[in-house]
Amino acid sequence: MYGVWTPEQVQAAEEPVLARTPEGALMRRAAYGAAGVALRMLGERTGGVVGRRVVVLVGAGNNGGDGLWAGVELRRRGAAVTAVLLSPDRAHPAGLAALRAARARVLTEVEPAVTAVGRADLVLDAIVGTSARGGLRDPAPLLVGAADTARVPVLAIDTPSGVDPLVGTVPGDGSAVTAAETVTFGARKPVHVLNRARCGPVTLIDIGLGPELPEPTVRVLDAADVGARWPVPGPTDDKYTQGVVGIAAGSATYPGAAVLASGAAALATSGMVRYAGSAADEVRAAWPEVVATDHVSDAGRVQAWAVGPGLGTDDAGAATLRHVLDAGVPVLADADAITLLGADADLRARAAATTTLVTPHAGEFARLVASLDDPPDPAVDRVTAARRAAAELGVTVLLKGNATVVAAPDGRVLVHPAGSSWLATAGSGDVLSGVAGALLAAGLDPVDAAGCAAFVHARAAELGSAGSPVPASHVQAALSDAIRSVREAV
Ligand SMILES: NC(=O)C1=CN([C@@H]2O[C@H](COP(=O)(O)OP(=O)(O)OC[C@H]3O[C@@H](n4cnc5c(N)ncnc54)[C@H](OP(=O)(O)O)[C@@H]3O)[C@@H](O)[C@H]2O)[C@@H](O)CC1
Ligand SMILES: [K+]
Repeated sequence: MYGVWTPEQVQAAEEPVLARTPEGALMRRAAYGAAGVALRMLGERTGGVVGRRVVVLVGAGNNGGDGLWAGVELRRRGAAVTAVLLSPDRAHPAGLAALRAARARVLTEVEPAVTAVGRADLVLDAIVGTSARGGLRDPAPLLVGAADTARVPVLAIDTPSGVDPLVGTVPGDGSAVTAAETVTFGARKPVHVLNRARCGPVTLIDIGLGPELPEPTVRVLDAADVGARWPVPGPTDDKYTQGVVGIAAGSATYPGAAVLASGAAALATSGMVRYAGSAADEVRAAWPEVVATDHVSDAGRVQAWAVGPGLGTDDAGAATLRHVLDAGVPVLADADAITLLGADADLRARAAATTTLVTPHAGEFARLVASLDDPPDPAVDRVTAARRAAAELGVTVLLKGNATVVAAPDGRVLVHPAGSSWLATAGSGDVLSGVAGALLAAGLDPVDAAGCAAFVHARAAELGSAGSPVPASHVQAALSDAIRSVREAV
């Protein structure tokens, strides 16, 4: 597990460290770390360093300073370094003097700079870092565009410029760095987990901030964390002690959701799965181990319900949802159950009164929060939106998307950054529901259930896809391999 800190928290942690270290030492640590990543990238991509062309895009703040000092280090190692000053009067004075002394080329005109970027082996993006406000300013978009066009790899220093460090979105006209890799200092920032596509792999350089950082409010689970939390039967366990999950999903017309969710639950844990709904025959045929009945009222005892996929939003669907919310066990609500919650204050009150985990995609999230004052918008700030929905509705929220955000009513947040785009496929959410429901039944806290389910679901998509589209039934089929892989990581 690792933490993520906001730019504000990182800046606050830097202050005491700056106060007790010699002037410029922190920046030199950061720059030395950045140069190390640049040297590795040059080696991997061009087979060497000496004579390789590196262009540093240098902004007006300390991020630019990092870039200039990294340039000094690369110059020392024999690279041909060109610094492009985007605000020539405000470039970090000591860094610029050192780079000039190292006989690097310094450009301030746009035209030669664009040419240099197009010919580079590597571009260092030191345009702006944690103090970024708004979109990229001229002439940065031209230079960033030149790197994209020429397919020159970019190493983002601290954060990819043009992407908001706090919320991970691209403001303004949409121009921003798409980095091949990012090197960051002291602590990971939200952009690194919220916008993996813009950051690429992130290397964290220790600059000694550790003791000064507060408890992180946003955390990321790794494979070992998920493996350690995954329920494993002990010698005294039987099918009941492992947790019985009830699946209230699907319909006779659309039995697929029921089959996907029930099968995923059966694969996720060794607990028992009950199914209740009008697709009982289809579920039995596909998953003989599932005990299927027609109605939730005669399903028998369960330790958690997963309700919603293919449920329908009519009175019967609402009655089913009311029944499971009143059952006194944790409830996972997805799909139609979320639409019903969004439309009905009484159902929302029942959801708040029990342990409820909701798993909306963007559209369902909008319906879920429509009744709130000033409804939060994930397109503006995913973490805040999920956190507010959780706090104001009294439920744990798993907001699906390229970065999955899990927020609890008590303010805890998990982010799963590796959202595979292949997961945006029909039925994929039904698989996630089954897994998360089974984990709730096994006794996991809703945040852990959501975080572990999201991780294994994404890994199953990777394993089932290998670079091609992956239908939900293949995601379901890859669950066992995904669970095995996280267990092996422990
Ligand atoms: N503190 C430390 O000791 C350490 C800090 N470290 C490094 O410092 C970085 C933070 O440095 P920072 O605070 O100086 O700000 P930074 O991100 O460089 O940008 C501010 C400048 O950019 C400008 N600007 C703003 N928005 C813009 C935009 N959209 N597009 C273009 N320009 C924009 C803004 O202009 P202004 O608004 O003032 O006109 C201002 O001049 C941090 O990310 C890390 O790399 C490490 O070395 C470790 C030690
Ligand atoms: K940057």
